[in-house]
Amino acid sequence: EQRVQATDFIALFEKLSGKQPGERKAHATGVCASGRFEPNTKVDIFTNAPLLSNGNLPATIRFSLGGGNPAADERVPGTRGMGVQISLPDGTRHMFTGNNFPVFAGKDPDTFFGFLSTLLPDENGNRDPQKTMEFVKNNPSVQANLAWNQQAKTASSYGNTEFFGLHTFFYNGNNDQVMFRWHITPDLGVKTLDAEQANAMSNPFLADRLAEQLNDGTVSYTLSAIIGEDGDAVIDPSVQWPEDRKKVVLGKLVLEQSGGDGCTPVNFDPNIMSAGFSPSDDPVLKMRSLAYAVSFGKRLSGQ
Ligand code: HEM
Repeated sequence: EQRVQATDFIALFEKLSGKQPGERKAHATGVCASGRFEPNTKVDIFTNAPLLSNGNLPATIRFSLGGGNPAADERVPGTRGMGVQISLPDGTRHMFTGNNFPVFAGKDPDTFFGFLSTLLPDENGNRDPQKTMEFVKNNPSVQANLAWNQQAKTASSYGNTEFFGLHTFFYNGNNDQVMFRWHITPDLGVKTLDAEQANAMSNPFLADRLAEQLNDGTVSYTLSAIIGEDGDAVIDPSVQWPEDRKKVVLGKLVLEQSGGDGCTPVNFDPNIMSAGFSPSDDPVLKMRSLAYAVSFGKRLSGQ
């Protein structure tokens, strides 16, 4: 039984991070970039996908930190995100998004909302870690994400961070139905900072570091589809698939420029996809379109 609504999430984010007029209600700190998607033309599944059969395509990309604080501390480990919009010649768009953790904090919106609610301070401004621990004990589907968080190190650069799509999607071609999850890996390799190195950084540093890397050479990512098998979780982003699943390289995302406000009019809604692709019935994925729409409308109207 789903009870939590998209507007409840937005209200909760505004309580956790304070009202931030005109800002994204989550992933508020970030940097925009542009570049191109170079499809892998040798893929033998995803037959006839316009995403892969139109040559290089322009892409708008935004990298971000989790949370609704537009001045988040980039030295602190935690959620890093990537939103990608690829534009096809016929005017359709293809979005995919990822975070740097391999598994989501909750099997459904109610669980994720319940977990975040335990982080709210009381009327005296104090948080109650006991309440959070109790919730985690009673809700096993948040545990894998929390375990990841506890060992997470600070991202050294967006150009050295990998991103997981987390949800399950389908591709229906003429001859094939593929069940998959997005995975984006940095061609410069995954690099993190330990606590000492992170504390020695000035904050913010991620936008500058990305610009530096672009100046020095190529910043690119490999976009893959992890192919699911019978019995793999379809509607539950809190359950990871086994490590040995086949991975198919769909192409490369090459950055060309970073900075600027080209991402302001973009709503990185993960359910917007080009022909042939469709979302699963994952309730978290469904909730995202609704919550992003509310946030998008608010931030564009200065709320
Ligand atoms: C119920 C679960 C979730 C809720 C309620 C939620 C909510 C939001 C909201 C309100 C925004 C701001 C949208 C805007 O103003 O444009 C956002 C941004 C974002 N979210 Fe989520 N989110 C959820 C799950 C996820 C998951 C599972 C992922 C990763 C796969 C994710 C990755 C991102 C990223 C990368 C952005 C930044 C997009 C940008 O740069 O504009 N979110 N989220």
